[in-house]
Order: sequence, then structure tokens, then C-alpha cells
Amino acid sequence: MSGLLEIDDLVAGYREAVVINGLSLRLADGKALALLGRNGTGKTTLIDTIMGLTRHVSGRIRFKGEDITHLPPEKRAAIGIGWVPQERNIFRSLTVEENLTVVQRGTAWTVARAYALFPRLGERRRNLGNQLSGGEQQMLAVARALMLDPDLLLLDEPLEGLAPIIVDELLAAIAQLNREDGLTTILVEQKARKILPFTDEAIILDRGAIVHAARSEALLADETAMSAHLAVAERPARSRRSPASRN
Ligand SMILES: Nc1ncnc2c1ncn2[C@@H]1O[C@H](COP(=O)(O)OP(=O)(O)OP(=O)(O)O)[C@@H](O)[C@H]1O
Repeated sequence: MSGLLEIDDLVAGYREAVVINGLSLRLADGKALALLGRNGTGKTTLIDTIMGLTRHVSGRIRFKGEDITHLPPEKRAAIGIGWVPQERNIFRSLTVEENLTVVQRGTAWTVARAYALFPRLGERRRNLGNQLSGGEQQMLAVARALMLDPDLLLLDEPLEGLAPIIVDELLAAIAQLNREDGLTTILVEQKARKILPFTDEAIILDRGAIVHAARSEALLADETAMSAHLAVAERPARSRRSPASRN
């Protein structure tokens, strides 16, 4: 079965370093994929490779049936790949509204629609990017990506460093985009349990390859896979060290 995004035997990295190691993936239209893995396993590099920002070594990436392996990043954006990088791509010296209008290209997403998705942005429309909280900046980064009318949205650790209430708000908006608007999404996250309820499928990376792939629901119930491949919740700290363990 063909997918919206099809990756075959991809090898990619930075200069002489190979990070993505023979990775293959199919993502069907309308699905949400959780991209999981411990620190440094290649999640960002995979996202950046889908965006065309790394060194391609071999393998192929197809999007909507078109081979995009050698397409420059701006052309990938133009054909419908939206990207929200870890470092929140917003203009800090422009207002919220200006941040949205300067990138607006399509007709499906308007400023009003972005404010309906993120009411906080509507309230802060005249504030500058640098006057926003981390959560509001993240919402603005997502809204900016939407203004280009993507068919696939890549979100690289969008929840990192945000307060729990903002995490919930952002996840609800991402779920709405996927489940109500049918937007295909890839969501990178360290804390698997947070995002698995909001995604259909999950893959876990280790050393740039997929070491586990499952339906999100199944992975959530699979303690063995979770503890083998992910940094799961720490064990409770021991209240007292046993005398035998002292030096
Ligand atoms: N610009 C770069 N040049 C060379 N190596 C890099 C570069 N960026 C990342 N790497 C290396 O690639 C590997 C994967 O890094 P990557 O950032 O993709 O992992 P990650 O799973 O996203 O980690 P994290 O969760 O910490 O963001 C690491 O070994 C990292 O040191």
C-alpha cells in the first residue's frame, strides 16, 4: 500500500557522520506517528532529513508519490511538508499577527482559523514574539507552519520545557488537527506516555534505525518494549541505602 510519506532504506547524516542507518517507513494519509527514542538516537536527524537539511547518502524519500530525495527544503515546504523545529521558528521582533501574515500562502489556513485553534494567540495578536511565554511561542511556531497549508506536519519535541497545562492545550490542538482536519503528523517526543494516546502508530529509533514499530495503543500497554527502548519513568528513589551498599 502506498503512503503519503514513503521512506526506503534511507542513509543520511552530517558530513562524514552517518546517523540514519537504512531506515524504511510508510505513513498513510491522515495518520499520526509518534517518533520515539532516547537522547541522540536520530529523531531530529530523521525529521531534518525529511525536510532536506542533512547529507543524503543513499535511499529514497517519496511524498505524495513524488520522489523528493534531492529536493531542496523550500521546495519540500512548497509541496506540503510543514516543519516545526525544536528551536521554534518565529520572528521575535514581529507581532503574533505579523508572524502569521508574512508566511500565509494558502487559502485553507487563515489568521482567524489559527486563532480559533489557539485562542491564546488571538489574545496576544499585538504582542511581539519575544513577549510571549514559551508555550505561546510554540503555539505560534505551529500556527506559522499551518499557514503554509501542509499535508504533513513534522513536530520536533514541541512539548519540551512547557508547563503541564500548556502541554495539554498543545496536545489537544495537535489532536484536533489530526483527528478533525485529517492532517498527517509526525510527533517527536522523549516522553512516550504523553503522546501515545494522541497518535495512531509509533516507531522507536536506536542508532538511527527503527528498533520497534507498533500501534500506539499496543506500545502503551507493552511495558517490555517501553523499558527496553525508552527512558521510562524513573524508579522511585530508595529512602535508605542498605548498609551493605556503603563503602
Ligand atoms: N550537526 C551535526 N553534526 C554532526 N553530528 C550531529 C549533528 N547533529 C546531531 N548529530 C549527532 O547525530 C546523532 C543523533 O542526534 P539527533 O539530534 O538526531 O538525536 P535525537 O534522537 O533527536 O536526540 P535528542 O532527543 O537529544 O534531541 C547524535 O549522535 C548527535 O551527536
